[in-house]
Amino acid sequence: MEVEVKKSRLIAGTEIEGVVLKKLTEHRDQRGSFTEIFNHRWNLDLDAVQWSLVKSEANVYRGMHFHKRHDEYFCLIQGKCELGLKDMRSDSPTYLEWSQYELHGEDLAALIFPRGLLHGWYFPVPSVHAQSVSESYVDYGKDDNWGVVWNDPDIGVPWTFDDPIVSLRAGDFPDLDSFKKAIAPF
Ligand SMILES: Cc1cn([C@H]2C[C@H](O)[C@@H](COP(=O)(O)OP(=O)(O)O[C@H]3O[C@@H](C)C(=O)[C@@H](O)[C@H]3O)O2)c(=O)[nH]c1=O
Repeated sequence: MEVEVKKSRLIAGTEIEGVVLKKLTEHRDQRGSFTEIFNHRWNLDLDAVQWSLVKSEANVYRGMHFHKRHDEYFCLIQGKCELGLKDMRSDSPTYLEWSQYELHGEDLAALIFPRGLLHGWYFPVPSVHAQSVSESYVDYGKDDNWGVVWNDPDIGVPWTFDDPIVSLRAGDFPDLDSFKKAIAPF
């Protein structure tokens, strides 16, 4: 029988320039545990201005989304997540490379990534995550909230699922090629 390795890690693709997977330290005792999920002393490249808590049902996919202006932080608190990134910054050494991470609530970690990356996350089981951004939704939501259909093969991420629950908006997202034309020059 195959035993699942519950380690939060990069499982496929390339380490994209500017992305940090920060392993967190869970201090356990007889009461439970205590974990710092963000500390300014870690010198992360994130000027956080909004924090959000998100609960997802099993088989939910959120994304893929893209923002020109803000950096982002993602921390799975409970459950399991498959997270994909694709570098759309034409001046980046990892332009058009993709990466795929597996995150587990049992191995707490935060993923911090810069603006200019397509990103999406899938939850095979009911999950909870925290996310943060460097520009408030009220400021980016209307004009810097782009999307791409999650299963365009040109994205490259070898997702392990095929029929996720997505939002109504994500159901109408364009393919990668149309999206590239829409954001050009970038
Ligand atoms: C993102 C966001 C949504 N909302 C509201 C709007 C809506 O009623 C509800 C759900 O919003 P969405 O469908 O956009 O949620 P979701 O699809 O989970 O959006 C998120 O997806 C991932 C991939 C990201 O990149 C995040 O930055 C965020 O855009 O929550 C806020 O109030 N504040 C926020 O910051």
